[in-house]
Amino acid sequence: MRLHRNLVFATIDSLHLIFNENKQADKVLKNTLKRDKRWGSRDRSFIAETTYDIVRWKRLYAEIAEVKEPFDRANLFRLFAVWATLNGIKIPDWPQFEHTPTRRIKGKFDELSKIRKYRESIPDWLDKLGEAELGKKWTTEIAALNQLADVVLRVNPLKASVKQVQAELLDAEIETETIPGFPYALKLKERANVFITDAFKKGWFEVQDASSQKVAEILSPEPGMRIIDACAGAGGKSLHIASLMENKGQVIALDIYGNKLKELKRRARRNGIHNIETRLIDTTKVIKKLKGSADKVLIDAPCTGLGVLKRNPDAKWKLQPEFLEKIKNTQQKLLVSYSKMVKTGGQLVYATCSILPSENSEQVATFLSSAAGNDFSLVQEEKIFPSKSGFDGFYIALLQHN
Ligand SMILES: C[S@@+](CC[C@H](N)C(=O)[O-])C[C@H]1O[C@@H](n2cnc3c(N)ncnc32)[C@H](O)[C@@H]1O
Repeated sequence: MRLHRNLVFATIDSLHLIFNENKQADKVLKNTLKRDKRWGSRDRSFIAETTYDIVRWKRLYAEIAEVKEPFDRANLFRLFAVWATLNGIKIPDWPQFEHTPTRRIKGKFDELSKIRKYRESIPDWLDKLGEAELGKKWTTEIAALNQLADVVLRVNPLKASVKQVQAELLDAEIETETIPGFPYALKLKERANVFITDAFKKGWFEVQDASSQKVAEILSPEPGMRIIDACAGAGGKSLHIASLMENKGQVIALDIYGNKLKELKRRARRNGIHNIETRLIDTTKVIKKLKGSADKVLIDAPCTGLGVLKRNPDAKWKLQPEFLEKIKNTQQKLLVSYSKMVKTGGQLVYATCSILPSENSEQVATFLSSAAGNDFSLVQEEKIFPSKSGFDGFYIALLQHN
């Protein structure tokens, strides 16, 4: 592979914004990729995939390159040189790459790969936390979380069948395959930008990881029910729930951010869904009004996102130990407060995209032993680990209101 100057420069610029200006990787790349209209899909993939790779392996590469944050431009080129060398790409004779010690890079890689926190490229605190919470399992899970994520679609049965979506995408030269056990899922055989396809614009599918598709399945919504999605965000799960309800009944989508709910409405229109009502939680009254009113409530709780590091590797660097403590507090509060919206005989699903027991089963156990959880009992608990599933890490608990 021959390296092109403007693509490498665009990658370096993106890394500067992510590492030194604390910008979110997906947002940075969205902007970078707008920079040159002449870039084709291969050029775009190069920038995006290389940037994500260097973000994923930041600690390991920085250790090999012997550079420390904040990275100046020369340091960023050194990180890039490590990436290129380890990927068998010839370093061009540009001034930025003068004196790249190719041989030493490979030697240091072998040496550092013996130590988990370098091999898996994670901060010390996170490595300690993972081991304290998951024991030996941590080694396999963090390795799985460093693999590139598959692109998985969820077919919208209100608009198309799985076969129809497969055929239409094939016409656009995008090959997909079904995933056993996931009735609406299609996995892309190769990465592609599905957002520009007609099938996407017609609302035939959404991009949603297979593990995430389990949440609505376990909630098992039925047409005619009243379901509250209490942390709906931009509606990944709300859309799934509404489609399973065949547009009959009511989904009330709540969140504390109005812009996310606005995006949810836009997505619902594209999906041909008209039974979702959004409500902004701007006072505690919003929740009080819904007391005892729902057949089912979903709490897709805010969390560390440690189960989705595959698709969000910069979380390794942005997460802080204090955030974990704060978010655990919020999770328990949400369980206590939002469970009140479930009617007697109804059900509650608590889900996170984390693999830490302290955000998952321990939260549910604390809730069940509290006064608020007294009337609830645990029916089903799914701990989805990326090493086993091959998809994102998730936790899903189904509770019955007796
Ligand atoms: C894991 S995300 C939800 C993802 C969304 N359900 C989906 O499937 O696309 C958690 C959401 O909880 C929201 N949130 C944070 N604090 C909240 C609170 N106190 N009440 C309700 N939602 C909250 C966040 O804004 C975020 O959208």
